[in-house]
Formats: sequence, C-alpha cells, structure tokens
Amino acid sequence: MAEAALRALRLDEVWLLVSPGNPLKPQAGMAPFAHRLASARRIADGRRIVATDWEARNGTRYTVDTLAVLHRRFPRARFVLLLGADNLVQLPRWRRWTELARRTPIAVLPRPGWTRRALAGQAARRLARHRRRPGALLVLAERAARNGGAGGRHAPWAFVPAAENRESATAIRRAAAAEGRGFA
Ligand SMILES: Nc1ncnc2c1ncn2[C@@H]1O[C@H](COP(=O)(O)OP(=O)(O)OP(=O)(O)O)[C@@H](O)[C@H]1O
Ligand SMILES: O=C(O)c1ccc[n+]([C@@H]2O[C@H](COP(=O)([O-])O)[C@@H](O)[C@H]2O)c1
Repeated sequence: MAEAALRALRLDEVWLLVSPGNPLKPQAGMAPFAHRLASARRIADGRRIVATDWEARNGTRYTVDTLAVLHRRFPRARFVLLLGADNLVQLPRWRRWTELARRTPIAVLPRPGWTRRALAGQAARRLARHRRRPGALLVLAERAARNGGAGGRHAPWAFVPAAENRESATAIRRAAAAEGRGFA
C-alpha cells in the first residue's frame, strides 16, 4: 500500500502512524503498542517508508487531532492521508470527518471486498465533487497552501488504482491465536 501510494502520488515519504488504539476498535486481542510499532518498523525501509509512534508521543488518537498537530509542527510539509477502502466506508463515523476531509487530501487504496462499496458509499458521495486523479493531489495541496491554506478551498481526494492485497490484521491475529502463537 505504501509503495503504491509513493509511486502514484509522487510522495517523498510514507509515515506508518501506529495507532495507540483505534477509537472504533475494541482493545481486546490487540497486540501491545510496542509490538505493533516494532512490526511496522520491520516492514518500513526507514528511508522513504517510516514507522512512527507520533500519536502515542503527542497524545492524539483521533486522526483530525493528529493532523492538526502535524500541520502545526510541519507547516511547510503537505500531508496526504492514506486509507484502505474499508476506512473510506467507515469515515463518516470518525470524529469531525467532514472537517478532516476539508483540510487534508485523502488517497484511498483498493481492498478486496471493499473497493466498490467504498466508491459508492456515503463518504465518496458526499465528497464526489472534490475527487481528482491521484497525480493531482499534491499539486492542488501546494496551490491551496500558497493561496492561504486551511481556510481556503476544500481539499481533494483520490482513488489510487493498485493491485489488491488480501492481508488483514484480524486474520493474522486469528491465525496466531489458533496456533497458540500469541503476538509475534
Ligand atoms: N490488505 C489491505 N489492502 C488495503 N488497505 C489495507 C490492507 N490492510 C490494511 N489496510 C489499510 O491500512 C491501514 C491500517 O490497517 P490495520 O493495520 O488496522 O489493518 P487491518 O487489516 O485493517 O486491521 P483489522 O483487520 O484489525 O481491521 C488502514 O487504513 C487499512 O484500511
Ligand atoms: O479519528 C477517528 O475518529 C478515527 C476512527 C477510526 C480510525 N481512525 C484511525 O484510522 C487509522 C486506521 O485504523 P485501523 O485500525 O484500520 O488501522 C488509525 O490511525 C486510526 O486511529 C480514526
């Protein structure tokens, strides 16, 4: 997902923001934060794909708050929020999601069983007039920043056509539990 986004959106870096706890997911069965961070670090290359404990260090759990802190801390950087298609379906349940989508460009990657539903879902319909092609996201974000940034236009979003990947954290947790492996 990170590699496809790097290429399609022409990003400088992808940050894997390891969540201290998704506000909409039960903690039960979740690997401890340190294990999840270590696991993300193993798949990152430490150069263009970087795993980070930013949310844990800054005390934010809701993405709208995390991005507000990131924008303040790195005012010259242009951030794009990368989401799997399942999360676009869920987006209307996120805290202050319309504000999040207005301020932050979003790129959605396909996920088996979710892509079609996501592109026909509530968030996609509500944001339809702000949809652009992937290559345009950063150009538009740069233009918006030059014209006054957050107070200006609605941020764009895009669907990134990429190969689908069947992996799922739930399936990995289930397989580990069934084999009595716990968290590797
Ligand atoms: N196979 C996948 N294809 C596309 N996006 C994915 C895939 N797996 C995870 N993602 C996306 O990566 C982000 C982090 O996902 P996470 O690490 O929670 O895995 P998950 O498989 O979605 O977890 P769970 O199974 O617990 O719901 C989310 O935006 C999710 O949509
Ligand atoms: O801000 C919210 O209300 C919100 C609700 C659900 C999920 N998120 C974030 O979405 C990201 C993906 O969640 P997950 O569990 O699918 O990896 C993770 O950073 C979560 O904190 C954020």
